[in-house]
Amino acid sequence: MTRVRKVGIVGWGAIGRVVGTALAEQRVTGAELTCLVDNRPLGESAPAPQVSFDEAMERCDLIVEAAGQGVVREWGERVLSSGTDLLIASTGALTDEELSKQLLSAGPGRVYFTGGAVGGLDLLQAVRSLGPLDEVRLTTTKLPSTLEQPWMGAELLSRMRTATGPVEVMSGTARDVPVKFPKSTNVAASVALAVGDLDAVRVQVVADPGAHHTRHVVEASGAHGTYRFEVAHLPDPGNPATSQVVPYAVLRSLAALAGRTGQIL
Ligand SMILES: NC(=O)C1=CN([C@@H]2O[C@H](COP(=O)(O)OP(=O)(O)OC[C@H]3O[C@@H](n4cnc5c(N)ncnc54)[C@H](O)[C@@H]3O)[C@@H](O)[C@H]2O)C=CC1
Ligand SMILES: O=C([O-])CC(=O)C(=O)O
Repeated sequence: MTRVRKVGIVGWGAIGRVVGTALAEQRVTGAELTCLVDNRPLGESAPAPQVSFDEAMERCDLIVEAAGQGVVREWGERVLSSGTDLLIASTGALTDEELSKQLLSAGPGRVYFTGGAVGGLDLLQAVRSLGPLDEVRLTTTKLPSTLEQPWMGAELLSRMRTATGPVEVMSGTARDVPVKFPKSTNVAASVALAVGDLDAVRVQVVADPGAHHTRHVVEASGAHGTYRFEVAHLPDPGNPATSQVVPYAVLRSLAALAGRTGQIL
């Protein structure tokens, strides 16, 4: 019989709550919710004890990061060194190549990334075996309020706030963009993880007051073919920076790690 994975969740927010509730209701075969970590008090209604990060590493064999890039930076290597596996939602942290190298070589715990809000990563990763892609482009379109950042100047903020149609707020590579929008462009880093090159992925971030759905369009081409994946997600009602589907992508990743059979990986 396979062992039951003891899962801890860091971040009891839009993603963590849905994931934690599903685990607590035993909707993921082979995985159980053991504890929660958050820097805010979670209160009585939380379905598992709130513990410190150190305690979570002792109690769990798999930690789900659903809190932010800073948590990956601060805790990632310690989690893996303690022998606990780590499933990362905030893939943008991996744009720091030093951190990325540390996590990929740390252990004995293993590091995993959820596909999150974007699709087609499996195929892009497979295509990579045929040779490098010539061009990879990601266009992310979101509601302006979800893209506002402390570093933005008055002129850009005003353009975003008064826009009546799409406004480009940044274009760059998957190395530059997730650092500038840490809570809302992890998808750029996820695409780069799939194609294996941060600088090869050109990213355009667009604010659109009409974006009732968050849209991610991935276009890639190379000697072996052309690829286009487009998704349009309803935002989470409590945190519109995050698409509603993301916790379900995390649950799918968890189910694979817990050993479910009979599905496409
Ligand atoms: N890969 C992907 O496609 C996506 C990744 N994300 C990532 O997931 C993260 C979480 O997303 P949501 O659940 O929507 O955010 P959220 O803001 O709804 O919840 C985050 C939770 O983490 C807690 N938290 C923050 N910093 C912490 C710390 N240092 N220690 C302990 N707890 C901490 C907060 O108190 C909050 O409860 C985002 O910041 C983003 O980096 C989000 C959406 C898509
Ligand atoms: O949820 C989404 O659509 C994308 C997102 O926030 C991210 O990439 O960080």
